[in-house]
Amino acid sequence: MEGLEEGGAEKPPMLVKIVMAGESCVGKTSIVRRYTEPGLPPAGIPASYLATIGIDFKVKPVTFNDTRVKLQIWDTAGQERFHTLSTSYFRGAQGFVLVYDITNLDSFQSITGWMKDIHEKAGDEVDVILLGNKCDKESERVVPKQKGEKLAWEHGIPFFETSAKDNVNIEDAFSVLTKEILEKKSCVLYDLDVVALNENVFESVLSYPGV
Ligand SMILES: Nc1nc2c(ncn2[C@@H]2O[C@H](COP(=O)(O)OP(=O)(O)OP(=O)(O)O)[C@@H](O)[C@H]2O)c(=O)[nH]1
Repeated sequence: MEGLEEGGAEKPPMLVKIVMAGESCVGKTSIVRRYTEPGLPPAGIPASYLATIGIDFKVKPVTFNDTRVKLQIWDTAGQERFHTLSTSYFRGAQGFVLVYDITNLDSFQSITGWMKDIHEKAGDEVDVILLGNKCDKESERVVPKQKGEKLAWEHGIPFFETSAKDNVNIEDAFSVLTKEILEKKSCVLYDLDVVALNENVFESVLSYPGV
């Protein structure tokens, strides 16, 4: 039966680490909340802005072609003063959701720098998607959709315009990213809840002569 290992034990879910990246106030936290809190009303994304301090993560269980996957989504702080801390979480990630705000030109112009950070810290093999968020604010748009598409094309990555507020393209964006990661599968781990640290082994390593 699909999902069962030989002997009848159910396979543990795959564990996938995804990191949100992009300038402050582009909507990273709101996108994560929209995706991981089903049924969140439009008012669930507060109009007032509360900056992420440090780092946070949410877990979202999904199933793709009968494969159970646990998405661990790390929400980083976009403020410059947290840059070193935020980028230190890039290591070991399999996927990145790179976000700009279609009403903020600076946030779009910073995308190339974020791409550099991602590849420096996480390698060239990671999957990235580019999101132009706040597409509900059409009257305040300063970044044309074609510019986002062109930038994504230059980097060879998928692109969506999204609205965390109106729940536009959020589910699709994460689906595309997860699918791309699972297709590679090379560095996806199984989520084994128990990490057995045998104290005796640990002690004998510590007391090994010369160590
Ligand atoms: N209109 C609109 N507002 C949004 C949308 N997404 C987020 N916002 C608003 O933008 C502001 C910033 O959103 P956050 O999700 O906190 O942004 P962030 O990128 O996590 O910011 P940092 O934590 O500083 O990195 C908040 O006031 C949100 O309500 C959207 O899709 N549409």
